[in-house]
Amino acid sequence: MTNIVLFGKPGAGKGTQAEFLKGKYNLTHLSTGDIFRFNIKNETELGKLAQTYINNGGLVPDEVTIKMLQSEVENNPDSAGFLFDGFPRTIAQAEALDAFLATKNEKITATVALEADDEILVARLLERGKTSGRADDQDEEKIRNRYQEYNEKTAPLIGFYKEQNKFHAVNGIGSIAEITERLSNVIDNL
Ligand SMILES: Nc1ncnc2c1ncn2[C@@H]1O[C@H](COP(=O)(O)OP(=O)(O)O)[C@@H](O)[C@H]1O
Repeated sequence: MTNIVLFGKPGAGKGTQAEFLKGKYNLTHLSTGDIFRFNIKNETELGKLAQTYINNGGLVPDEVTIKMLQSEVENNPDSAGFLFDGFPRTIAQAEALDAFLATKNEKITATVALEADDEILVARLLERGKTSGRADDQDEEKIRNRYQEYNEKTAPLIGFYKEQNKFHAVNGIGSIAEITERLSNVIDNL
């Protein structure tokens, strides 16, 4: 099984690239952001719980997110591998993911990060907010909050995966196709 974590700040292009990579490598794409948004739209219990955190640019509590992610993996027993997008976002999530995969004799193969400058990304998110309908993309203060959450809670994962020799970064600025190629070069050489 190949299990890839697609890593990057809000707006780095994870969802866009995941669309290409999942087909190319036959991976099951699990986007925690998409799953939360689906649940919010359908007004499920999970959606109601996650909504306030998401709309304010905060993170959904680990306990909720980890449980949800595990059930998504369990729901895909025949998968040839997973592409995790937006997960893990905290050290606790990363540790829970390792422990969970270990129970299946599986592990994370690699983490691939899309790198881009904060100011470029904030501008991208505000632009996306004009059409995405996402409340968390429309307000600069909420966007700044997401970067603060990233810096405090998610950035420490870089060290976590570097220690395991699993961290690979690519330049996230360029055309979509160029970036897919950079990511593919990393994945092909794993
Ligand atoms: N792993 C996670 N842990 C906690 N909250 C999450 C996680 N993944 C997504 N969320 C919530 O969903 C929001 C949107 O996620 P996503 O679409 O991945 O955002 P982005 O475009 O910022 O990368 C996050 O700001 C957060 O509130």
